[in-house]
Amino acid sequence: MSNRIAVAVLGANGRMGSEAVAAVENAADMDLVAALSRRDPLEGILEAGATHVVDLTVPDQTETNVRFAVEHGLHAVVGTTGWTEERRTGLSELLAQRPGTGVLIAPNFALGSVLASAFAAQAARYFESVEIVELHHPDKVDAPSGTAVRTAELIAAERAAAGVPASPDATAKSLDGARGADVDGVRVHAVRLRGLVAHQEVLLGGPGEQLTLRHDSYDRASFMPGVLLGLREVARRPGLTYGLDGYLDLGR
Ligand SMILES: NC(=O)C1=CN([C@@H]2O[C@H](COP(=O)(O)OP(=O)(O)OC[C@H]3O[C@@H](n4cnc5c(N)ncnc54)[C@H](OP(=O)(O)O)[C@@H]3O)[C@@H](O)[C@H]2O)C=CC1
Ligand SMILES: O=C(O)C1=N[C@H](C(=O)O)C[C@H](O)C1
Repeated sequence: MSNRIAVAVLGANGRMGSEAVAAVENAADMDLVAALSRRDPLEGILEAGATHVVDLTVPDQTETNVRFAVEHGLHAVVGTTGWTEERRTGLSELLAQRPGTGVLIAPNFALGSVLASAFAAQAARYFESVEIVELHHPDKVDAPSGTAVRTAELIAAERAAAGVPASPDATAKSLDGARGADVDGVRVHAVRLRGLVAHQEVLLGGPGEQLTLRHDSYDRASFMPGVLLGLREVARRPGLTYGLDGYLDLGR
């Protein structure tokens, strides 16, 4: 039996999908067996003999794609946003019926971003205030970013575990949206600007001081080592892993 990884990329003509196609083609241990656009039926994955699927499509389609892969015993590495807790729970239930199958949902594949989110969660228990500013290219369809949502979830969990109260905020009157979105009690602000790729700042404030943790993806090449790591690991990690940090030893 071959140890090579037979990969189908969904969303293959997109900004991320086209990078992933090239990364898989250049990986010595992988074969790109299918590259699907929105017009291609999902059965093409099976006909091509894929063992692994990479989903880089849109929030409205990703759940259908990933459930199709799991139902057919294929491992999936997912970068697409839109994986709410409800969707993840449904997917975990499906995976329980397919004990050998693994899925990685990675809100961000860039190592620096994963580390920045982990550091921010660690730091957030020591600061009175925390807010997130995410900045992206204006062709992005969702706001706030999946990365910002994940970062806010990690921060909120750490603060809750440490008994840190909500960030102070005396706002009594504001225009809609002026204070950003509330994600698990953390304010998240989304900027869309031509020229940007994917960037995030976590602002942590205490009396007389501020700590800013910033990560910048200047190029989508930054995401490809994480995609390839996911493809190499996912079959060894059955069930659902949410966040690439689940595959890294972050010493926590
Ligand atoms: N986890 C991570 O590190 C990263 C995640 N992302 C996320 O990845 C996703 C894709 O981003 P990006 O590449 O910039 O987006 P693009 O819009 O460039 O690409 C999306 C692709 O999805 C396809 N698509 C659209 N609608 C459907 C549909 N109904 N069924 C099947 N395919 C469809 C399109 O196919 P077609 O070409 O045929 O129209 C398109 O190629 C987003 O959710 C984004 O947030 C982005 C960067 C990094
Ligand atoms: O759409 C993008 O570009 C990105 N999407 C992901 C997100 O929503 O977090 C990852 C990265 O920020 C780029």
